Amino acid sequence: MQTDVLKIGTRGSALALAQAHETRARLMAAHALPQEAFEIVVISTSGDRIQDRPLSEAGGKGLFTKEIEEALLDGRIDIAVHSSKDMPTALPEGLELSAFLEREDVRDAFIGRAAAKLADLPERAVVGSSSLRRQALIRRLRPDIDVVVFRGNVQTRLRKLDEGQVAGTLLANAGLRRLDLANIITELLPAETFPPAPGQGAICIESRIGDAATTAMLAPINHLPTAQALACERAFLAALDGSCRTPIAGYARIEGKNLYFNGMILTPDGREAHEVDASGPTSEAASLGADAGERVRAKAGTGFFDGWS
Ligand SMILES: NCc1[nH]cc(CCC(=O)O)c1CC(=O)O
Repeated sequence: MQTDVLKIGTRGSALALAQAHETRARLMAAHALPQEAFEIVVISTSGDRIQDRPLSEAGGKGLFTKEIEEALLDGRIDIAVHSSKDMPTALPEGLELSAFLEREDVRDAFIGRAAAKLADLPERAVVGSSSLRRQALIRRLRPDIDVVVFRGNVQTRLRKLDEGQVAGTLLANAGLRRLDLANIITELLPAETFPPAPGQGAICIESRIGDAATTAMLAPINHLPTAQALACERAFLAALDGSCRTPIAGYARIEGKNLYFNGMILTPDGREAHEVDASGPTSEAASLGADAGERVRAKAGTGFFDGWS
């Protein structure tokens, strides 16, 4: 058992802090420890500092994790709490994802002003989103809609909505719930027609490989079905060499010992989309995901990724 204070590294955004607090609460409950047994260490990342352009242009997913992973490797922190969705598939040497908390709802939420539902927006309405997957899925469903890059925290986005800069925006239901903001949602988009990003809704915990005391601390808060779903979704992403420039959706549901996966890749304009299904035992989660990735890649053909991946 760990006797020292366990240092929990996190970004400083409201969502990141909520996730770090949730992780601490789970650890306190699992080990009957007081809050003082943990220290939350806030680390600023390049992803937090770059606000002027889409992150896919600035260098992609690793931007939210680099400085935190350096702190983990230096021993300044013992664990790092992340949104799984923001985690690259390849981690730095010496680090691993050692626990996943029970997944929140995976769906995207629409926050509409001109209409409550995405499908009911007027012709050529402007919707804000900086996610390539959401942009492509919106265009697939509503080719007339003008999707504009829309970054910033939830408060900034709501102000832009109130100012009428856009008719609506999309955010993950999970994040809004963690921020106690589910009340602003006007529509929850079904995962069948608006599939979530791999990892959406799941908090993951990264630690040093071989840090036995920390790994033992984390074991009781790991949620096995979430870990299995994530093994599948991350293998799917890895098989597609998923970068921030490729719109990729993927969601694995776990029912007992069985896993059901749906994946989709799209062109950024949403005109071309390829879907793939997989099912099998949870024990084969990673190979089911990797195989689905290979199959959808073959379906799309080699030309699909040219020019924008
Ligand atoms: N890229 C930012 C990010 N990373 C994880 C979430 C939401 C929480 C989650 O998916 O667990 C968000 C915000 C959003 O997409 O609305």
